[in-house]
Amino acid sequence: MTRQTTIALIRGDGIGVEVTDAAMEVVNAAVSRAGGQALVFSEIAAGAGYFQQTGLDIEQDGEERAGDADAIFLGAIGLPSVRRPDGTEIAPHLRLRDRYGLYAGVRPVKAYPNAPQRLADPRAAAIDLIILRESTEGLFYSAAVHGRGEVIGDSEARDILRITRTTTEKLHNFAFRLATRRKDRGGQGKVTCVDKANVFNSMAFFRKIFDEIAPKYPDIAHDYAYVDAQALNLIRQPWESDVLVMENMFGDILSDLGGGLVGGMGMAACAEIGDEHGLFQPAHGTAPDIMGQDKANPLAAILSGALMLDYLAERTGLDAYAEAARMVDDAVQAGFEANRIHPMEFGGNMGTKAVTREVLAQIDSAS
Ligand SMILES: NC(=O)c1ccc[n+]([C@@H]2O[C@H](COP(=O)([O-])OP(=O)(O)OC[C@H]3O[C@@H](n4cnc5c(N)ncnc54)[C@H](O)[C@@H]3O)[C@@H](O)[C@H]2O)c1
Ligand SMILES: CC(C)[C@H](C(=O)O)[C@@H](O)C(=O)O
Ligand SMILES: [Mg+2]
Repeated sequence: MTRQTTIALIRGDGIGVEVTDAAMEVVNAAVSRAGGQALVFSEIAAGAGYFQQTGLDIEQDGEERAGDADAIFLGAIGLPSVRRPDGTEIAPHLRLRDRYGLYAGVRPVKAYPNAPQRLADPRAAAIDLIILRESTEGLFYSAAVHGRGEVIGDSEARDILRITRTTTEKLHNFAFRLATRRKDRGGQGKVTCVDKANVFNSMAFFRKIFDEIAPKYPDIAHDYAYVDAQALNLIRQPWESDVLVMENMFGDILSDLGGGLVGGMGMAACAEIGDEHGLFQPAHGTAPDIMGQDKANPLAAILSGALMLDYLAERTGLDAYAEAARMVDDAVQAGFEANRIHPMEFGGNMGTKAVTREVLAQIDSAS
């Protein structure tokens, strides 16, 4: 009998629960249509609500079970329930990134037809770029959950920005391989190193390693931008960008800017890939302002589900998962092209369930 494909499912808090349910409904439908082996879900309780009930931010053995699965899918974790005694929020997914070496945070920013363009320039319709966010070190190395920062009395606090050669080499290689795959499908074939090498030793080191890796990929163009100038360029000419590779904190900030450019956080998908593990989640949070009202845009979670299916295809060698990934991506594209997707996030009248129904209908009508 073929081995089962297991997904560790962490629905989390707030709209995390709502969009995870939506995404898994779409993923299951696509896998079934593609004739693929049904995914087996192993639910793991985690989050601020769970912490409030139990004093744990993830269930006992939850991290181990997540690591045993073929992929992890996470909704969102955080407020509105509680803060930890040190004043920081619950973030067990930071430990998962750290523990499973999920260094490559892939955050696509893509404009869809009939979705709001935040920029007046018609070229904004061609926005199709990736924020590649290193996700285990940088300034997040000393995230409070890892206990690596320092608070000195009540007079000073310090965090560490750590860049290692091992992770950075892997990250830059990942960036150039990603740009190569995108070029094969009509992409620009360019990687931009986004840093602050004019000021920080750590960032000059990040760029030095980029310069060592780039010549291995002569078919891919490369250039550089300081992060402040890149923020400007994301507003001024985002259609010029292809793969933007950067340190953790910069990627956290610019990926929200990217989500905003193409409609809002409900469009911001994310894959976090390591050598042996992959975690998939929308880049948005628990959105306490709209939770529990069927108002969340589920597309970021649904598109993260497509990224997960692609990863599963590679991991298991089962073509049906690749086909299912294509179906989900095509359904979102077709739904927008037909002007049938109007999330409340964009001022439309479609809540989480209605958007999900439309994506399911597009999958149905395509197959
Ligand atoms: N991956 C995660 O688990 C994750 C990511 C980001 C933030 N968080 C946590 O989420 C909580 C809230 O954080 P925040 O308010 O800064 O960010 P947020 O992403 O939850 O919300 C920011 C804004 O975007 C809107 N928004 C977000 N997702 C949306 C969606 N799918 N559809 C429609 N609108 C959407 C919200 O309504 C809000 O106005 C915090 O506890 C934070 O730590 C968790
Ligand atoms: C919730 C938070 C810890 C997380 C991060 O900063 O990495 C989130 O903002 C994200 O972008 O995935
Ligand atoms: Mg973020």
